[in-house]
Amino acid sequence: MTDTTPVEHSGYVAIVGRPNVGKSTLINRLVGQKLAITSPKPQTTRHRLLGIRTEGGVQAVFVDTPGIHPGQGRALNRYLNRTATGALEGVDLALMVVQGTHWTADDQRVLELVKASGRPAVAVVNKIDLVPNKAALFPQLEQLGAQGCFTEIVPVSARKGSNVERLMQVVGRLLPAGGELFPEDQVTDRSLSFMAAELVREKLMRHLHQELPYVCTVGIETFDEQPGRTEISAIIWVERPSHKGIVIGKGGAMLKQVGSEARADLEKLLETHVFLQLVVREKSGWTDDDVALRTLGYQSE
Ligand SMILES: Nc1nc2c(ncn2[C@@H]2O[C@H](COP(=O)(O)OP(=O)(O)OP(=O)(O)O)[C@@H](O)[C@H]2O)c(=O)[nH]1
Repeated sequence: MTDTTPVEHSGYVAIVGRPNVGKSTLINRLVGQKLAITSPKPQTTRHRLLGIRTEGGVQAVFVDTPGIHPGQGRALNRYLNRTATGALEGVDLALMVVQGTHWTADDQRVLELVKASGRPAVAVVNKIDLVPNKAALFPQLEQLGAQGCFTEIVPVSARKGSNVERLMQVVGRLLPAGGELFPEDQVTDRSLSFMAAELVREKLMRHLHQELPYVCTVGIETFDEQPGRTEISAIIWVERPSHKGIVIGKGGAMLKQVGSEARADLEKLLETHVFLQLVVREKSGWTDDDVALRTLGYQSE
């Protein structure tokens, strides 16, 4: 059903937090669609992505960001931190996501960035489904309250969807008066070809082990929309010749698995048949090379 209420409150909402707290799961839940890829491995998110929700007179433009983490070494890590911290600039509201009962040194760093930004902020205590005894959350809630920088503290489960609508009401109340920033039927700023590359990368993140997911990236070579089907060919870039064999797998099994799962998600997203071709190539040192990062789509934001 289309919501025709005119937009009276709107703005940008940065979702920040340390790696793996559930930022991408939360944005997907808030927008009601799978836009951002997720995995149990930290640092799944590499790119800034907008998720737009227009409903009940409110348009919230959520900005998903890579987790803020201490690794400053490689060019890819520097890129991730720049993208994450830059996301707080110019937004109307920050959602700082933390996890249930845990507080780490990385959470502390994010908190300091939120405070320094001077933006209005809400603390989102995620993964409450993992805490059967809700009283165990009290110390975390109290700690967050004592910081003095959060207008509200909202416990949620992004995975189960619990309390996410209440979070949405809080966001709506805190956004400034203003009209539409994007057409009301638009849900993201990213192209379908970007989403296709990300879905392939999500499957690699989920199936590869140890450091391998972090040294793979995906480029789309062709994205051809035909009546009744879309043909996509993608290149999986790896750092070393030895990685190629692992990504391809025994008798091509790994590549087949990644391809068939990505194709299933793409068919849902594009609502058409998808023909997906995956090729693995080596580009040595791409994670530590600023020029290679740019050619693979890691633009400074
Ligand atoms: N139990 C539970 N798990 C969750 C919840 N939200 C997210 N997760 C899981 O936590 C893991 C990380 O979630 P992501 O959404 O990828 O986390 P992220 O903060 O975007 O991670 P980065 O990309 O590392 O910054 C995934 O396995 C999610 O399924 C939740 O509410 N409850």
